[in-house]
Amino acid sequence: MHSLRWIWGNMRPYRKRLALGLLLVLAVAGMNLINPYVAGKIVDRVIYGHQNGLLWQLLVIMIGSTLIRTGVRYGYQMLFENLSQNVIFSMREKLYDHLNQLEPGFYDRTKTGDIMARMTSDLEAVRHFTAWTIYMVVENLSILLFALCFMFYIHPPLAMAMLAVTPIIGFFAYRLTKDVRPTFSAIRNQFARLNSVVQENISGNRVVKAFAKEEYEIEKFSAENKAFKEKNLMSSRVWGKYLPILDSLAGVLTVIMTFAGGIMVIRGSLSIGELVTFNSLIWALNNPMRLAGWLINDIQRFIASAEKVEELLVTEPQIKSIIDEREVQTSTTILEFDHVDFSYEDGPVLCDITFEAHAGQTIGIIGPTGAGKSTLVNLLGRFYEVDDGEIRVDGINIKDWNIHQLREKMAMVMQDIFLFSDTIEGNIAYGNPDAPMEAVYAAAKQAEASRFIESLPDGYDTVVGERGVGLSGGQKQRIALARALLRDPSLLILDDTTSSVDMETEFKIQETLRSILKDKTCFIIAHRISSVKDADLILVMHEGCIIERGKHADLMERKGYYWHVYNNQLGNFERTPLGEEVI
Ligand SMILES: Nc1ncnc2c1ncn2[C@@H]1O[C@H](COP(=O)(O)OP(=O)(O)OP(=O)(O)O)[C@@H](O)[C@H]1O
Repeated sequence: MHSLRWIWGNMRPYRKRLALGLLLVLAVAGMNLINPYVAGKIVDRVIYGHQNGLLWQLLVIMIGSTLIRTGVRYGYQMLFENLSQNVIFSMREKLYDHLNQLEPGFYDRTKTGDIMARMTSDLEAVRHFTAWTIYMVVENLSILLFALCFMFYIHPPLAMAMLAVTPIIGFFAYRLTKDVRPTFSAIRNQFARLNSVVQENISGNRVVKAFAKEEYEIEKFSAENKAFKEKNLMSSRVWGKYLPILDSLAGVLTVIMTFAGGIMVIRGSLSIGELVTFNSLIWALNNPMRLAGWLINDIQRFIASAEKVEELLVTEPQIKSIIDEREVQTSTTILEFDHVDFSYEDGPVLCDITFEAHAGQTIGIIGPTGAGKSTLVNLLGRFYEVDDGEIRVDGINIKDWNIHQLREKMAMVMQDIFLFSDTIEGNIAYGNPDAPMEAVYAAAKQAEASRFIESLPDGYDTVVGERGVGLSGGQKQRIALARALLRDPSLLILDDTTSSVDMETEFKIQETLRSILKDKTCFIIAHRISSVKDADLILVMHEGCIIERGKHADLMERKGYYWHVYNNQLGNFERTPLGEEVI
């Protein structure tokens, strides 16, 4: 019922069309009675009553009603098809919009395959329900009811006899509904798992090949595929048990009618013409009964999918933005971390992080892997919410910023570079699509990317594959850096951005950054001391805490962790005070 209410709500803008469609369905259901009625009249009036002149009129009525019925039926089928496409179109838009509102934490928890299943097969099941199941249910129920009423009107005792099997049909239809629902949920969930395996295999195909794990992946897919087949078979075993019962019970109606109707004709309480009318109406009773099983399957499949689509739509974004935009006074940014604690679902990651970054400053963050460096900068973009403490941008808690406005102030080059399957120009201009070509060239130059881009046969028009396939790690990093620089942000965050770039190119990039970031705030996360040593403030992180802070010279003087790492990177390998050999 809940799913029906939900789809009803989604059809609100199209209710007039729906009402018209249902009206036409009812009209056609009613018109289905004309031919059986006319057939009875032909037998009684023309054959037995010898009113031969009536034959042509009755035949014209039969042909006319058949033509009109077929035309109207085609009309409402098109109407429901159109309605379903509109409903699904806006639902898909809503879903996609909603997916864009959800925070990274949601994507950490949810498998891509599951999201894709909701966006494709679940939506298709909902579409099928609105395009076909709704009118088929109404059509068959109304044909059944109209036929029954007509039968009662013609001959109540025979009509009563025809109803004898309906309680049994009702019982089996109820059992089918109850038993088949969990099987459709299981199929749907297994399909999502199958989707995830395929998606991971495609995304990670290089790893699969590099480790020669094709056999393992095939077996993994095979296991999920087998489970999918079994769940489908389990479902078909359930409905396969009930459909023949419903079909046979529908067949029993013919036997009842022939037997009881025959006796009534012999006794003279029923005319042959009325028996012919009953006989012509029999399909109006047994067809809906035969279809009941299939329609119940469709409805259960719809419910299983609708629950998943709705679940996604009602998933509340954990990170909410205030609506009001503030007047941004400056193009520079001042940043404060004030006793910030943060944990992922698995446990605490950052503890008591406090520091300030002023406009024009560069903050270097260094520390062993897993120390919490990326997490710290992710908090800046409010991808996750802090547990305790405050992060302030220009003196205002980031929770009190309009999130889009906050993010517009910054540009981030993430550690895990993502490029879209688009041209290099499209990728660089992603954050600033209206930028003139000259600005794109300038950003590429600043990121030391222009030379290699120009050497490609199609230059800036080169289409890069999904995630940047076809480019080296360092080339991808430089395109991502150009994309960030084109935004001309007041806060630039570079998370391990030059790790795959050779030292000479990195040096040139640093030179350029120094000149263009004069009044901007910049965060550089790196493992190489060379990337951070000129920073105004270097934060050394370990296990979620800042263990050392200061400029390069201060940290060298302290002879702590930073000093050890510096020496290690010069080739004087020693154990650091924390036990790691090299960062
Ligand atoms: N999305 C996430 N969900 C749960 N835990 C996470 C998530 N991202 C990171 N972590 C955990 O948080 C800790 C800090 O990770 P983070 O990526 O911030 O470290 P890092 O210092 O940037 O490491 P690296 O130098 O290797 O990039 C790690 O223990 C990691 O396993």
